[in-house]
Amino acid sequence: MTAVPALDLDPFDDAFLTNPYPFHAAIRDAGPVVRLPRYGVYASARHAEVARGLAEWEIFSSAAGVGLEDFRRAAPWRPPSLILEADPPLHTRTRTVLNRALSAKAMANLRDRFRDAAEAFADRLLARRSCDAIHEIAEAYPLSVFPGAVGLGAEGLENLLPYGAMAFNAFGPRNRHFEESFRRASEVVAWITAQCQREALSPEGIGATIWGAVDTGEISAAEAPLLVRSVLTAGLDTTIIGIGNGLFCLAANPDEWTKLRDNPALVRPAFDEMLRWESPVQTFFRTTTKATELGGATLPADAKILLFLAGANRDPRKWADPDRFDVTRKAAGHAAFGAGIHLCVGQMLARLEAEVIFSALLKRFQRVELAGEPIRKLNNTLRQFASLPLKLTPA
Ligand code: HEM
Ligand SMILES: O=C(O)c1ccc(-n2ccnc2)cc1
Repeated sequence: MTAVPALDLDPFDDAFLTNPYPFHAAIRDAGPVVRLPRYGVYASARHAEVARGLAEWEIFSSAAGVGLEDFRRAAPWRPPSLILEADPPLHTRTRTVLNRALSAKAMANLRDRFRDAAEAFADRLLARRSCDAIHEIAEAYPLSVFPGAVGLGAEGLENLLPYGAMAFNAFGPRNRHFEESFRRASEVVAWITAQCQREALSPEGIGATIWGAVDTGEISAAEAPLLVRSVLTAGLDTTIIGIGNGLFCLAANPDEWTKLRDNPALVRPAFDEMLRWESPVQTFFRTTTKATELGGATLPADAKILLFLAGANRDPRKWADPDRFDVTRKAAGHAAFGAGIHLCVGQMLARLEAEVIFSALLKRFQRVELAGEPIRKLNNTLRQFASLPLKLTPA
């Protein structure tokens, strides 16, 4: 058994969050598993070990939380997720319900509405020669379709992004990012909680499908709002960031934009390469349920291990020329959506939104380029831009 090297790194300080890649490389090079004494946790940034940590739920459990805090030692800031922070058998039951609510069939029913909205949206941009791609595309488009797909009303939607920022910061330590996003917590949480009730949701949509599982006896009336909460927590931030990061990938590599214009069938698989190269969700934790071996290292029971999904996505042991953004790369196997039983259940919705908005923009613009310095918005778990100035050249 090899000794586990200790690295004096803080994966949640601004230097790391601003440019994680050199730190991922240092962690990968130090070994398959390292210790981060600053937080008393283990960590891995190599694809093989991250993939095992994500998939082997009996050993690497989600039930003690998928953030830094261990739910068995410190009360979580909100009732634990019945899916993300659950192991089987509870997870099996709740996952069945969200699989149905977010299924390929459910997405097929949304496709025309999402595509028409994307086409109209891109038409309105045609007159523009520059824009802030985050506020005017990556945020505006998902906000125009997601709340309606879930069944939310029109009031108070401005609470959705702050709530997502809170939840994703809360997977990390109580640092400045955590504290700042919790400044308006009580009113944001109150609004979110109210939207999860059956009477707040339209009779059609993702929320209604979840509540329908109460009528069939699959979940209780107490569990349904928590599953709607899961969808509201993750359903907007993540797609906004996936689209925003994707636009950055393409604007920073204009030849790749041309490749997609020349071959529109590449758009859907190209989204995987965008997520691999600039992963919206950077990390998740697991907790060991027993002493176990990972990458030749021995981990004790009840240890938290930080899995660097974004580090795995640029591991040279898995990817040829990992730092190159290439829309023709076969990026399947990336960890941006996780792996195993917790593999992102919302990925079909994310893929639908990305496909239709990128397709609509690619048809109308022959070139999209950076028109100034992108500004990052730092978060303990998310990698995202606050603003992305773009120059648009119509086709
Ligand atoms: C580009 C967009 C997205 C990315 C990168 C992403 C990433 C992820 C990752 C990495 C996981 C695994 C978590 C773990 O293993 O602990 C996950 C799970 C999950 N995602 Fe997403 N996600 C995205 C979009 C969405 C959307 C749009 C929804 C809902 C509408 C959603 C709902 C969920 C849920 C409920 C889980 C938990 C699944 C389970 O534990 O079985 N995600 N996602
Ligand atoms: O159940 C929850 O609270 C919850 C569920 C899923 C996510 N998530 C992360 C990435 N895709 C989704 C975040 C929070």
